[in-house]
Amino acid sequence: MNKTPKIKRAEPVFKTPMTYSPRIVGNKPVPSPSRAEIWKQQLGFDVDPEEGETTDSESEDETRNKENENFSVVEYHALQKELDERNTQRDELLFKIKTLTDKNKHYKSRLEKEELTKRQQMKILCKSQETQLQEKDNLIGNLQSIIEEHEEQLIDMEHKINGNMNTIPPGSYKQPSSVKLIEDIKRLQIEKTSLTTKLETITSEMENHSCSSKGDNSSDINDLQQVIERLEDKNCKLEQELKLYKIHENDNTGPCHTDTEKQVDKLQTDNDKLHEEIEELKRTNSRTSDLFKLSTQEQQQLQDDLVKLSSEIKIFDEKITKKNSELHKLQARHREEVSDLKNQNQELSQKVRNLQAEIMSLQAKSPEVVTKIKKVEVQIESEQLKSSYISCQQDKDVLQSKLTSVQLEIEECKQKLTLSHSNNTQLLEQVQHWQNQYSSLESESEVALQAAAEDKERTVADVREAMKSSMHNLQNQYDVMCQKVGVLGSLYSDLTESYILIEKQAKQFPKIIKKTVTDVTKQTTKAISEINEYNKELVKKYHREMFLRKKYHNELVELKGNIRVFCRVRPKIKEDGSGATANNVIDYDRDDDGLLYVANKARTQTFEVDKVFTQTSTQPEVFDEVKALVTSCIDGYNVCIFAYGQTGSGKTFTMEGPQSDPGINQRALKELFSETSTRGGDWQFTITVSAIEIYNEMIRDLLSDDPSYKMEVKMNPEGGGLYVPGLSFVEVSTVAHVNEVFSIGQKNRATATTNMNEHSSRSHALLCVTVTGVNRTTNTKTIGKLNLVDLAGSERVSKSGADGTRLKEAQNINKSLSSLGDVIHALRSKQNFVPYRNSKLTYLLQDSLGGDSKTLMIVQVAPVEKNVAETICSLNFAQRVRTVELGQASKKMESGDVEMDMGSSTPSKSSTPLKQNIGGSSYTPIKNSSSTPTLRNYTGTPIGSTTPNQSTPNKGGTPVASKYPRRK
Ligand SMILES: Nc1ncnc2c1ncn2[C@@H]1O[C@H](COP(=O)(O)OP(=O)(O)OP(=O)(O)O)[C@@H](O)[C@H]1O
Repeated sequence: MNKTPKIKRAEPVFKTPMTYSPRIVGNKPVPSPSRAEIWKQQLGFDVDPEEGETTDSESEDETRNKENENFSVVEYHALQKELDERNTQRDELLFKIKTLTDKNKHYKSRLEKEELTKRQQMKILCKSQETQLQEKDNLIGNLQSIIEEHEEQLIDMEHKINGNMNTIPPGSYKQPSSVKLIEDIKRLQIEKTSLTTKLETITSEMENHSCSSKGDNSSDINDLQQVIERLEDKNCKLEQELKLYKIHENDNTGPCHTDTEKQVDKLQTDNDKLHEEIEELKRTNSRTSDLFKLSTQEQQQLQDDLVKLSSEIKIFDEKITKKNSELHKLQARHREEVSDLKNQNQELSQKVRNLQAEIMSLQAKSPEVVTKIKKVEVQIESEQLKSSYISCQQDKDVLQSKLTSVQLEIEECKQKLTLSHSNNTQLLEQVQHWQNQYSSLESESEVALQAAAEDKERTVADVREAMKSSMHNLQNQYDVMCQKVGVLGSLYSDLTESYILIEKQAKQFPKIIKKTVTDVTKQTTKAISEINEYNKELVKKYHREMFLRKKYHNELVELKGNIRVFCRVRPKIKEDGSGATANNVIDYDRDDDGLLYVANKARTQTFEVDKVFTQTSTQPEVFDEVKALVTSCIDGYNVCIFAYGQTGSGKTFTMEGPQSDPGINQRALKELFSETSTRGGDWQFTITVSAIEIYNEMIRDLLSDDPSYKMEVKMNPEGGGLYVPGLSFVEVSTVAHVNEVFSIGQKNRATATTNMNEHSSRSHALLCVTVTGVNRTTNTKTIGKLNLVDLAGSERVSKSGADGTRLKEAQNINKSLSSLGDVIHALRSKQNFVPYRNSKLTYLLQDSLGGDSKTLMIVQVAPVEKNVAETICSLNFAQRVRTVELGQASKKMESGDVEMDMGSSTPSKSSTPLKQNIGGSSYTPIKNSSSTPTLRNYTGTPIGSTTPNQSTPNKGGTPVASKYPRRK
C-alpha cells in the first residue's frame, strides 16, 4: 500500500442529492425516519441503543479531540453524511418501490376483480346466448313444422296437379324449394353448433390463458418481491458493516488507507450490486409490465374476437351489442388504468435513471474521495488499523463470497428471465396460432353466416310473401265473412224479434184458432145450411124450370112437329176389348139430361138432344120416355120411332131387346094392349102388325109365307098414300101373340140368309103396328100407325173394308142412309122437293118423315174410344135431324056413320079418307092379287080374313125367331 503525503486539502464540497425531497405533510416537512426506526419497521427488531450511543459518544469525543489536528476526519464525516443521505435516498427509493408494489397489488386485485366480473359476464353472456340459441332452435323447429305442413299441402297439391297433369314427363318434377330450405336450415344448425362449440373452446382457452397469465404475472411479481426483500436484506447487511466499520474507525486513531480503500471498494461493489439489483428490478418490472400488457392485449384481442363472434352470431340480438359496448367501456377503462401504470413505471424508470446518474456522478467523484482517503491513510497509520484492515480483509472475503452467491442468484434470475422469455414466446406463438385459427374460423363463420343469412332472408321473404298473399286472401275472406256476419247478425236479430213475436202469437194461437175455428165452424155450418137450403131451393126451381122447359119444348116440338131425337149410350161390352181404345169417351151433364159430351182426342164436343139415356139406363126407362108417343097412336096419330147408329151400337137391343128384357117393340105392343083394354067401353080396338125388311133395296114381307118375294112400294092410285101390295098384316091381341109374330118374322129373316147376324146388321127392319079404334056408340073410327124401325148399321163403307156382296150391301145401306140424310136436309131447309124416292127406306118412311106423324129418332152410340168417330158422325146426324120441322101432327079419324069393320083389312071410306099406312105411308087397301090385305093371327092365320094372302102365301106359319135369343 502506498503512503500518500499529508497535504492540506481544500474544504470538501458535498453535493446535495438531487433526488432527495423530504416528505411534506400539512406544509411541514416530515423528518426522515431514523435508521433504528427503519430497521424496526423493516426488519422487525430494535438496535441496541447503548451500543450506538456509546459508539457515537466515543466517536464524537475522538472527533472533538482530534478536530483541529486531523482534517480527514471531517472529510470522513462528510462522506459518512453523504452515505447517510444515500441511505436516505435508498430508503426513499425503497419506499417508492413499496408504494409501487402496493399499487401493483391494488391493480392486480382490481384486475382480478375485473376478470372475475368479465368471467361472470361471459357466463351470463354464454347463458343468454344459449337461451337465445334455444329460442332460435324452438323458432326454427316451429318454422320447420310450419314448413313441413306447407310442404305436405304442397305435396298434396302437387299430387293432385300430377294426377291432372299426366302429360308432365317424368324427371321434370323439381324438388320443392321448402325441402331445400329444410336442408339449408339443418346445415345451418350444424354449422351453428360447430361455431358454438368453437366459441366455447375459445372462451375456455381464453379463461385458461387468463389464469395462466395471471399465474405468470403473480409469479413474476412474487419474484420481484423476493428480489426487493433480498435487496433490503443486503442493505441491512451493509448498514451493519458500515456500523462495524465505524466502530473500527473509532477504535483506531485513523483509518488506514487500505481499509478505507477496501471499504470504498466494498461500497462501490455494493453500489454496483444495488445498481444491478435496481436494474434487475427494473427489468423485472418491465417484464411484468410487458407480460401484463401482453396478457391484456391477448385478453383484449380475445374479447374483441369474442365480441365479433358474438355480434356475428347474434346479429339480431341487441342485448349482446349492449353488453359488448359495456365490455368495450370496461376495456377502455382498463386500458386507461394500464396506461396510468405505464406512466408510473416510466416515472419510476426515470427516477432510477436519475439515481444511476447520481451514482455515476458519485463514481466520478470517487478519485477525489480516494485521494482524501489516502491522505487519511497516510495520517492514520497504526497497528490497530492494520488489524482492522485484516479483519476488513476478512470481511471483504466474506462479502466477496456473498457477492458470488448474489451473482449466482442473478444468474438464476437471468435463467428465469430467459425461461420467462421462452414462455412468453410460446405464449405469443400460441396466441398467434389462436389468432390464425380464429381468423380462419371467423372467415368461415362469416361466409357461413352470410350464406345462412341470405338463405334465411330469401326463405323468410318467400314465406313472408306466401303468408302475405294467404293473409291477404284470408283478410278478404274475413272481410266478406264479416259483411255476411253483419248482415246475418241483423237478420238474426230481426228473426229473433220476429220469432219472439211469433212465439207469443203462437202461444195464443191455439186459443185464437180454437175460438176462430168454433166461430168459423158455426158460421160455416150456418152458411152451408143456408146455402144447402138455397141450393135445394135452386135445384127445385131448376128442376121445375127444366121440367117446364121440357114441357114447353115438347109442346113446341109438338107444335112445330119437330123430329125428336133421343140418344142412348150402350154400356161397354166385351167386344169393345181393352186398353186405350176401350177408354170411355162419353160424359153426361148432371143437371141437363139433354147434353152429351164426347171427348175426341184433345177436345170435348157437346151435343144436345131431347133426352140422353146413359149406359145405365134400362129398357123400362127408355120405354117410359116413348110410352106417351107410342100410346098416341091409339088416338089416331101416326108415330114413327127408328133407331139409328153404327153396327153394334145397340139399335136392336133398344128396339127389340132380349126376351128377358124386351125393347120398345114388345113394350109398345104390350102398352097398346094395356091401353086399349083400359080404354074399353064404347071403343073397340084392333091391333095389327106387319114386319118388313129392306135389304139391298129390296122389300120383303117377313110375315109372308114367301119372305123371299120382293115387295114394292106403290102409290095408291085412288088417293095419295103409299102402300105395299100383298103385305101381310097380323092381328095381335096379347104379348104372346106378338112374340109369336116376331118369331115368325125373325125366322123368315134367318131363312133368307146364311149369316143372320151379319144380315141383320145390313138390313133395315120395320115393325108396323096399326091400331084401329071404333066407337060403338058414335061409330067413330081412329086409325093410328106405329112404325118401329131398326135401321142397318150406319158405318162408312171405307171403314168396313167390304168388297163383293158386302160392298153391295154397304153401298145399299149407304144409299138408303144417305137418302135419309138428304131427306132430312131437304126437310130442314124446307125445300120444295124432298127426295123420298131415292131409296126404299125413305120412300117407305115418307109419311113418317115428311107427313103429319110424330117421329122419334133414337141415336145409338158406343161409349169407347175406338168408335168415337162413328159416334160423332151419328150425333152430328142427330143434331141435324133434330132441327127438322115436320109440322103439327094430326089425328087420323073417320066419322061415326061409317061402321068400322075390324075384321076386314079394307078401310072404310070416310069424309076424311082414312089412309092406312104401311111403313108410315098412308095407303088405300092393299091391292094384291086378291085385292084384300092379308091379316094373320100370330099362328099365321090371317086376321080378319079367313082367306090367307094368296099372293104372299104364309107357308110355314112358323113363329119368327127373335134376334136376341138367336144371338145368345
Ligand atoms: N143398353 C144395353 N144394355 C146391355 N147390352 C146392350 C145394350 N145395348 C146393346 N147391347 C148389347 O150390344 C150388342 C150389340 O147390340 P145390337 O145387336 O143391338 O147392336 P145393333 O146396333 O143392333 O147392331 P147391328 O146393326 O149389327 O144390328 C148386343 O150383344 C147387345 O146385347
